Amino acid sequence: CSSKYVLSQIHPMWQQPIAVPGGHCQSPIDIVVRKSVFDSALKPLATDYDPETCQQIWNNGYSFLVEYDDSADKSTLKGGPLQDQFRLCQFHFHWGESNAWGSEHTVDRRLFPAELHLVHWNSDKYSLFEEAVSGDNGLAVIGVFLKVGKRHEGLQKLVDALPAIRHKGSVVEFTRFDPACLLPSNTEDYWTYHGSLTTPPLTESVTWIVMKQHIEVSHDQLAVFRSLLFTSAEEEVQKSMVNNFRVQQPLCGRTVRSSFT
Ligand SMILES: NS(O)(O)c1ccc(OCc2cn(-c3ccccc3)nn2)cc1
Ligand SMILES: [Zn+2]
Repeated sequence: CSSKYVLSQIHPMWQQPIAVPGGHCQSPIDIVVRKSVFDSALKPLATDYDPETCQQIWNNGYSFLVEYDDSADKSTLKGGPLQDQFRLCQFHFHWGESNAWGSEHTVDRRLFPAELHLVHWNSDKYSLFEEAVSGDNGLAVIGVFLKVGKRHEGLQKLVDALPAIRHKGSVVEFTRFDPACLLPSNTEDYWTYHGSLTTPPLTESVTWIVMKQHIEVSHDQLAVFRSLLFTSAEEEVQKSMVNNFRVQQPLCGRTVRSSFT
């Protein structure tokens, strides 16, 4: 794209907190560790992902998504704070233009350079993701913080696919990827609270599960995320896909529970 120039300006959607009428359970939030409440009833996460259900990777103009076949209970999440069984439908990331910021959630105001979201919907209550998006107890999203350090071998297959989906709307086949490789080794320690999607429709249908342990990726791997574009190939001005995180939202009296002391 030599003739076009690339900007890393703030994408309109992320500029100001979108007011959601009556939204008192919005996400993301700052997790204040000393105010979280230990709940001994919280179980370890029970993920059972089938890499064969991995289908495609695409740039939706907000992030890049790896999408899974969720037409059957093949890649599931149970346990943790959940009473029902949830199906994995996609995972994506949020990141900054520099390593100094990029995550959506923070821990005692600490920012991470990026955050992974594994999105699941309640297949005991709903028959489609689209129904669960605006339904009670509809979604469960696992958040994993990324830190810059050693190269993440499992992530590299995904990083290698990104140049093919540089522009908004690009889709390529992406198969046999096991998202379990992106989870930290410790899946017992997490915070959980009731919140919302962090992009439109911002519905308050999400049980958030934010892992205490981060994963490490290399500086170069994260730099490839920043080579993606918010814009489609036809647009005159190309904008770097960076800072695709939402501003933090008020807790509004909600309790954040922890599965560890
Ligand atoms: N960042 S996050 O993990 O909080 C997160 C996770 C999932 C999201 O999906 C939005 C969405 C809604 N729909 C939809 C399509 C058809 C009908 C109804 C809804 N499709 N995608 C947004 C943010
Ligand atoms: Zn997200």
